[in-house]
Amino acid sequence: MAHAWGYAANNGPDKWVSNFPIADGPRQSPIDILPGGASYDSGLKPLRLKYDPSNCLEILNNGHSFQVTFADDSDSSTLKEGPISGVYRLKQFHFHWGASDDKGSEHTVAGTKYPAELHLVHWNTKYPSFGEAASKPDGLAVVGVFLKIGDANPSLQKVLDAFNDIRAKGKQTSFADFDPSTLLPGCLDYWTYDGSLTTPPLLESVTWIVCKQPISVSCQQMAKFRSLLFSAEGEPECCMVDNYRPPQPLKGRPVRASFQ
Ligand SMILES: COc1ccc(C[C@H]2SC(=S)NC2=O)c(OC)c1
Ligand SMILES: [Zn+2]
Repeated sequence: MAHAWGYAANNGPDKWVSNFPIADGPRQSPIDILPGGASYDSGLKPLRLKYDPSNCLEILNNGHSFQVTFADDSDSSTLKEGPISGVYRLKQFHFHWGASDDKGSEHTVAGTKYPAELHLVHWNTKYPSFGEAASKPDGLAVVGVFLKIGDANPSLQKVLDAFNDIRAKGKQTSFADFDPSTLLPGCLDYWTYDGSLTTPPLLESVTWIVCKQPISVSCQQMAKFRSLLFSAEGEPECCMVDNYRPPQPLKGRPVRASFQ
């Protein structure tokens, strides 16, 4: 049985193409964002995000990252406007991070890597479900937020405080009444481009919305991220770090900016 994909030398991003040929596709993510190469589009609307903390269900270590999952059976936690049309529902958020503060984000900005990156995953309600939407070119919209070393982030701390229950792969615990809008930067200027999931199955179904302004995270909080494990209970312990895909070829795609 082929070993599952991961981020190690033997199963990491450079190896994914053998089981997922779309890895070499025309609209892969992440990318290196060149601010000078982005074109300001005055037609881009501000992001309209409305999240209901009561939709927050649980936090899970899925062996690649940890994710906070939301109830998506109504339009109570949604993304509208911005570069998208229609209504997209929040499904989950998760992060990517490095083994040290000099790397960890998936998107980069003129080659600059951030220590971590937040992904808020939304699906287009013109489709019946997340699973259906994930295979459509306009099926998903992911808001990406960079984390930058600075003051401790009190909102992020609420998430990190749940880590003791989800240290190993497959562990999950209830996680209620969390408002993900408290993880957003004050300024919602963004870059947007057409891309993909950044892990297998690498589906080219994502409208990317990457915020220009990072949020803060302290060194101690970054150490907490790195205390999670890729491995399950009973397996040799493998620290969950460097769970990011590096930038992929732009292949002529336009990158638009919502700001001048
Ligand atoms: C439909 O199957 C999947 C598989 C994996 C992820 C998570 C990936 S995609 C992303 S962006 N960042 C990640 O780590 C999905 O998220 C939408 C959806
Ligand atoms: Zn992600």
